[in-house]
Amino acid sequence: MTGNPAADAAKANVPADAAKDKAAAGAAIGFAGVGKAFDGPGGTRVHALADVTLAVEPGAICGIIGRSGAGKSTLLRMVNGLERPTSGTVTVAGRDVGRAQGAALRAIRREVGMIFQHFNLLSSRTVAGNIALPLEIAGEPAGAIRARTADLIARVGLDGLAGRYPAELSGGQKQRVGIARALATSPRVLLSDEATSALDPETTQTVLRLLADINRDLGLTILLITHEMAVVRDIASHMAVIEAGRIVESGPTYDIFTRPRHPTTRSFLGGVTGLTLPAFIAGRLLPARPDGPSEEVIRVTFAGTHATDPMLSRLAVEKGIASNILAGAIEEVGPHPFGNLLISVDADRGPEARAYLERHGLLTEVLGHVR
Ligand SMILES: Nc1ncnc2c1ncn2[C@@H]1O[C@H](COP(=O)(O)OP(=O)(O)OP(=O)(O)O)[C@@H](O)[C@H]1O
Repeated sequence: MTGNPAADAAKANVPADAAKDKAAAGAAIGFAGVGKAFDGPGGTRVHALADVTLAVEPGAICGIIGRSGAGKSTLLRMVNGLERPTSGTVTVAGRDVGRAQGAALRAIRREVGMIFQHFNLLSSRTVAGNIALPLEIAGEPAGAIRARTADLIARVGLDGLAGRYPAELSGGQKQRVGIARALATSPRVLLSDEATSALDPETTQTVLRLLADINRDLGLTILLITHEMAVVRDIASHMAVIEAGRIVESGPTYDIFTRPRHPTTRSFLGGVTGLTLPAFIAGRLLPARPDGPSEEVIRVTFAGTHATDPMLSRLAVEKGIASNILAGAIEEVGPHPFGNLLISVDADRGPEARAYLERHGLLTEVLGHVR
């Protein structure tokens, strides 16, 4: 993430059909109209992906989030040619992975490292031996392998552990070995397949920080798949939400967190941003204003510099409108603070309250009414 919203906005997109090829050109990873169907039981076809178009610009960290079976792994595995598209084109630095064969495919694969949920280390090899493996396969000379391996061990913070075996390492240390191994051939792209899903929250943070450092220091483009919005929030400059094989929403992470459009995105966000209505209100929520006295239930999103402003106090003081806070959270997406509050106000004053808040740069949305 550049910290510059305009630059960030330019980094990932889902363009209209006519712009697909243009968008993929210059991208570190490009998907243009990609579909993937597998043979299912009894001659059926399973459509794992349909018309996926996404451009991941060099240096971006793009998080793909979706539920189990949404197509995340299939999407990721296309980038290193482990799966080939049934339709459309997948490119790495402009080169068509889906149609590459032999030496051309091997050359692309050297530019794409991958890390895994369960690390996939060889138990019979030491830390150094695991990291050296891709270099041995590439036929590098022994001296160069030793030097490169030592550099990588330092880079991922495993000094002093070169001779340990995977069984003697913690989960976080194993993932550091996985990251070092993925970096061995100096790839331009790193694929992360749920790399922190098997780790505790604290270790997850240290591994995410390492990935962010690598992204910044090496300019590596990272495409990660996850089912946890917190991972996307903490590390991804851009994100795409995938459901039933289709990308339903994508863009800069901050924009999507502050203005989620698709119900699936909202439901993923519920767990991390205080977007979910407490059950005692949700059960009473009416879509239309009822007769008699009622309250309007409003979601207020505070973004950027407004995230820490005491706007509800000002609403009370300046407009004399009291609000009840039903739920809320202030969070950070990358370096940017933002908050979500669910409030209710007297329905007669709702439009005025919303207009006031909007005038002061906040986003509002009426979720319903309660008596
Ligand atoms: N080799 C295969 N043969 C047949 N169907 C497959 C194959 N690989 C994936 N699928 C199907 O494609 C769909 C997408 O699977 P995929 O593994 O990409 O989802 P996912 O989002 O990664 O799920 P999870 O989070 O559970 O790993 C699923 O319906 C799955 O059953």
